[in-house]
Amino acid sequence: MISIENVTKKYVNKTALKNVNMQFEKGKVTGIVGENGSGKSTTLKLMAGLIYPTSGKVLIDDKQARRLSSNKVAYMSELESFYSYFTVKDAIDYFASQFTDFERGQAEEIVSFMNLELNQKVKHLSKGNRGRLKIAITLARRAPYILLDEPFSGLDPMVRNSIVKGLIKFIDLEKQTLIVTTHEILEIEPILDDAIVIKGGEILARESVEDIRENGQSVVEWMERKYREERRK
Ligand SMILES: Nc1ncnc2c1ncn2[C@@H]1O[C@H](COP(=O)(O)OP(=O)(O)OP(=O)(O)O)[C@@H](O)[C@H]1O
Repeated sequence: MISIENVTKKYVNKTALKNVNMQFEKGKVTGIVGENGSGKSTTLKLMAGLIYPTSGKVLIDDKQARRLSSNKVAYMSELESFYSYFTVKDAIDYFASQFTDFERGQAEEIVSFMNLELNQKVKHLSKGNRGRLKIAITLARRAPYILLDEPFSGLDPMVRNSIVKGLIKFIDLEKQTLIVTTHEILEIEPILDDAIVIKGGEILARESVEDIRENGQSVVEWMERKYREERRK
């Protein structure tokens, strides 16, 4: 389980998270949604151990999240991170050399599923295909926790669709937990168990998607309602 306990995160002149508590149970798919600047990426970076809380704790299976010690977390940032002179195969080789839980066979299978070719140069790939490659590389790790920051950012609906299918096909929810931040809620909704909505560094609500649907709402409508309720306060 990942446990965020009373976490406040301050950057130099900005408080990005304010005394936040969240738990992520094994085997679930959770979406973190909210407007720009609400604290979604900060939450994932804390879990990946890339940044540390100003106060409070982030625990991964009861141990403090740390960048170098955490082989439990596969994190995909929203930034472009491939060396442009790599081929797809070079990218796979590079990540295989960095992570002991990286499965080359799985990487090649996902790459082929995403219609990429091993000898293609990364700099010649379209933005959509670079997005697919980033996902393929992340999903090729057998880490228990997979964190995806904006996996659909700037990608067209067909690419988003193939990414969602890839998530379903290549994540083993018997052993893995998926946490995704996104503005493309419609696309991710079919695979979510839980949704968390945040605003201004605070959690407005967390609910199971089944309950949201039982109330006759989509996750987007639920999020918008939570924002409206907050504004009325
Ligand atoms: N390195 C940083 N230094 C200073 N402020 C930062 C830094 N990173 C994030 N922030 C600020 O912290 C707040 C939360 O940022 P964060 O990136 O977590 O939001 P987000 O919900 O992921 O936004 P978006 O949807 O736009 O990606 C924002 O106000 C942002 O400007």
